[in-house]
Amino acid sequence: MSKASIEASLGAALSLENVSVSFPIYHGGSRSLKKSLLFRGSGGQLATDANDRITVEALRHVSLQFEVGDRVALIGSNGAGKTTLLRVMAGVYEPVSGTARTRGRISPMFDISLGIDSEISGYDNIRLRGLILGLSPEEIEERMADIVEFTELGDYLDIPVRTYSSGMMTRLTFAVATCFEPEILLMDEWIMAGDAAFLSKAQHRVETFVEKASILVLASHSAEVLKRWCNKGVLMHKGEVRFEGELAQTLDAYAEVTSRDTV
Ligand SMILES: Nc1ncnc2c1ncn2[C@@H]1O[C@H](COP(=O)(O)OP(=O)(O)OP(=O)(O)O)[C@@H](O)[C@H]1O
Repeated sequence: MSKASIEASLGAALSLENVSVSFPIYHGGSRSLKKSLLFRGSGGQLATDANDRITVEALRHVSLQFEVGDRVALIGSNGAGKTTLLRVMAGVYEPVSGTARTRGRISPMFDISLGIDSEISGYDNIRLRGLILGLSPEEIEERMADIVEFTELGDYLDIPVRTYSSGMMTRLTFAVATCFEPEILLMDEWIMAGDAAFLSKAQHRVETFVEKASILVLASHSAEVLKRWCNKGVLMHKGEVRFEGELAQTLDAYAEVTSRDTV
């Protein structure tokens, strides 16, 4: 049995072990400024590294395991570490320490405009994005008609995307991102962007797309959105996993954390 077929028979999985991520934000300069930054810091998330740089500890010792059927809500206040966690899962960030392992085809549905080249045409961007997502040129051409039809961009697809309005850009990126079936789907609230007509059209496509994924991780601030899509939750707080469990319990834990923080 080939490695690929063994992996396919095992099903999708995602596991993080003791993952930490930090960003250097300040080097040299006044000691007193550093001191006051560290003192006021974002609830203990600021630290200094071995080179005396101030760093933001965006994730600290995060361990999580997801398997087929998990529909995970990533919950937490601004700066809690949700986006950083999604980026580690997608392989965009390497952990400073710890390990992140995934099995199965991943579709990152966040930071989506990062993969768009504004100087090339809509058609070429579709091809580029398809290749980044791991499709062969033949698979991309097979899906092209469907993508083109969904975008409703017509002749605009022949010209550079820097000429597109933001709504047109949303249509293009959305159509491309949902054109193949991922096993692990990583999303944020980006999916809610767009005009009303587009959203109602997008709704059906998102539903089918999400249902087909083996694992979903969705970061959102909206309890309504999370209740609709997810069956379990992870509460992030200041870079750490504060709670993990049933969605309703996770939302309760979040309400408790936010009420305590605002007192
Ligand atoms: N590139 C970066 N450079 C420096 N600090 C960063 C960077 N990216 C994230 N951070 C910091 O890491 C922490 C976690 O940020 P992250 O974007 O993961 O939070 P979040 O939970 O997604 O927040 P939000 O709900 O506001 O989007 C924050 O303190 C943030 O300022």
